[in-house]
Amino acid sequence: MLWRFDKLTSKIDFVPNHINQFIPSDLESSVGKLDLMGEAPVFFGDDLHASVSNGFHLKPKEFESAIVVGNKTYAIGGFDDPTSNGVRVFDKSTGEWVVPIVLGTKPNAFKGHSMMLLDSDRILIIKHNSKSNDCAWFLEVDTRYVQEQKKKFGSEVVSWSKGVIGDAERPIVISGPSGVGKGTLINMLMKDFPTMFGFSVSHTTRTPREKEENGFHYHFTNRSVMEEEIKAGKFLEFASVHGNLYGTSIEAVEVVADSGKRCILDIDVQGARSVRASSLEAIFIFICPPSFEELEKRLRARGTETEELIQKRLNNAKAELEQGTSGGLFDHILVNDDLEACYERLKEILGLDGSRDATLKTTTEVFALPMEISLSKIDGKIIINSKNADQKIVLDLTSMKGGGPGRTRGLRMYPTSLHIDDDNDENA
Ligand SMILES: Nc1nc2c(ncn2[C@@H]2O[C@H](COP(=O)(O)OP(=O)(O)O)[C@@H](O)[C@H]2O)c(=O)[nH]1
Ligand SMILES: Nc1ncnc2c1ncn2[C@@H]1O[C@H](COP(=O)(O)OP(=O)(O)O)[C@@H](O)[C@H]1O
Repeated sequence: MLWRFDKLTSKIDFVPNHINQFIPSDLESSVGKLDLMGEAPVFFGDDLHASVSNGFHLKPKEFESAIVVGNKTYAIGGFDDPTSNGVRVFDKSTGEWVVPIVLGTKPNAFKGHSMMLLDSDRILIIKHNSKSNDCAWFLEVDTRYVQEQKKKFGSEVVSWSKGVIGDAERPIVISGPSGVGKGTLINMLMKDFPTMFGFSVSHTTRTPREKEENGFHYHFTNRSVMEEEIKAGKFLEFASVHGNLYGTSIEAVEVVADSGKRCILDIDVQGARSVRASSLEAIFIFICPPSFEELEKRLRARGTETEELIQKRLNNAKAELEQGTSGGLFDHILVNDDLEACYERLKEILGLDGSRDATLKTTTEVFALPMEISLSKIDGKIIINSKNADQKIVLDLTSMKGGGPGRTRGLRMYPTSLHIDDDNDENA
């Protein structure tokens, strides 16, 4: 089974075995095994590379390997090749290879990996010779999120998600009408708990206010650029609010997750609805004013908008209040009457009211994975076996949360000295 890449169409042609006289026998047999078994065995990066290194046909990317999921074969690798987006898909029903839209941030280049299919909708990739905090990646190929994106884009889509070891806290979505005090409450949290929270810096097409800083309060951009980026799948959610485009880029959320902080998103109700439908398992909080008159008073007192813009915001506030307080979209509804009281209630919801140590963070010791590994699955746990040493590491996915695009949290990983009987392996 070899491929030919058509640079004009970006398609990869499947070259049937019978017209290829250079097919190495070991690849043929592994393909045969895939078809027969109808399930995904574990492949090592080198397998595919060594087998298909044939200059005449599509040259496999370095450290590329393949796995079968239903009717499709996913070739993964070549991350250090600038012409590759790291994934190509062969669809058995059309007989064609295609380069999919790849959402999320792909892993940095690595030399070799092992893969395993999980729940027939995502591929677990373990990087060889890596550290425990950057070894587990998921390529979602048919999760609910990916299915939705396939419909949206009308083409093949896959989505990366980095596995995060430990109990990162759920992100927080805060919504509410303009002038209700969202920014004020978020600033209080960030000031009181600087190591705990990180703000998701949104993109917007509105003009900056006097004291607003690009890259800190917002990424200020223009509509055509932002629309292009939306088309390219760079946004977790976006919405048209008060006549401007606002959106949360996948990167904005990932930057916070990577800094080990809990992400706060200040987004409108439409955005909250989109995030609710995504795999970002957030806590949704809606802030209400004590009255409409008070909202108007605060907006005017803030002095950042013209009269016309204040009117627009007040008009939109009615619909936002209606949507925010009905329909079960939000987990908590807070009335911001007395600021201090509202802040106390917010801290209580977030477990920061002294009922537990707010500075306590789950620390996960980082350790090195073996150079050469293989994967197996026992009792729902993934076992990472060293090829050269009698060393096993357990990857427990039973409490994993979230997913593409972004981060899959809640993974547990620990070395084990337990004897594991290989005969019981579900995957060899
Ligand atoms: N959907 C969505 N809404 C956003 C985003 N960033 C900000 N917003 C919302 O856009 C609205 C207007 O924000 P802004 O212009 O900063 O005005 P302010 O809320 O009155 O300070 C607010 O409801 C924000 O919550 C985003 O990334 N996505
Ligand atoms: N509980 C409150 N009581 C009185 N004024 C408030 C209260 N909360 C916020 N404000 C003020 O209302 C204005 C709007 O608050 P802001 O945080 O900018 O709202 P938002 O981010 O929701 O648009 C600001 O001038 C802020 O100081």
